[in-house]
Amino acid sequence: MSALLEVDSVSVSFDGFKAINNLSFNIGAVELRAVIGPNGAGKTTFMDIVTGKTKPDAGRVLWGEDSRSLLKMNEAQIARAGVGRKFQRPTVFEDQSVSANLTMALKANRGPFGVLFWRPSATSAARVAELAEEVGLSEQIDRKAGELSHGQKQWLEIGMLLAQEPRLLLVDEPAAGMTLAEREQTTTLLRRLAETRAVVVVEHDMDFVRRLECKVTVLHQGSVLAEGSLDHVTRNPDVIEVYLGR
Ligand SMILES: Nc1ncnc2c1ncn2[C@@H]1O[C@H](COP(=O)(O)OP(=O)(O)OP(=O)(O)O)[C@@H](O)[C@H]1O
Repeated sequence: MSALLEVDSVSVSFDGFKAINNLSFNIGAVELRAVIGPNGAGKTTFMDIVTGKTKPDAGRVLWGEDSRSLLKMNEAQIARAGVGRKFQRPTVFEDQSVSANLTMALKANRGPFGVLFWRPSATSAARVAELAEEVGLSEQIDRKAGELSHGQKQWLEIGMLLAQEPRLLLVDEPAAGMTLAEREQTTTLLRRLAETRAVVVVEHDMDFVRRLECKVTVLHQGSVLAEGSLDHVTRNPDVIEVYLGR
């Protein structure tokens, strides 16, 4: 498996506290990965480092076939290189329709000059319809985003990220606040998206992680504590101790 993202010996401290401690792991180009770990394990900081929000004190973060350093790029350059991040709370334009939200996301993909001369076209309308279909919102395409359920808003935001054609999608706690039916649809969606790209899901909900049926990386104190199938890592005595306490 060739790595799309290689995190190598990365450390970062905040006021002397090592939030990420010699962290190393790889994500393949076509892969679904769950990252789990107790509160404060470093999951958010890991995503902040990959997206350029936080610069580590040591280590390397390499990207793509030519192993470019993400640490030399700013947040916008990293996003353009193909890293999309879905935050926990949806940030869609509530007063705009699903199709207008997706159209704006397509437009944002053009860069400053592209945006200046951009006009909606038949091609962009077709792409908007395709994106809505991809995230299961075809029937909601003319509804205002503010009228959607929490789960549907999350899917819309995923659709907006897909407009940017990311090669790696980082998804932070997608199951939070969703109904059971929405969670099931979300696992199906994430599994499908990971058939053609890398998707990394940070999640606390173990039932949700189980349904993803993917490799799991357990973080603890800023390092990888265990890695493998969910059954494999949950049998690991170190993982049991960290989760169930001493
Ligand atoms: N900007 C910061 N300044 C100081 N400390 C920070 C900062 N960001 C994170 N930390 C600390 O680093 C550690 C790792 O935090 P992080 O948010 O990455 O953990 P997490 O695994 O995402 O936790 P949670 O599951 O609670 O979201 C925590 O102890 C946190 O308090």
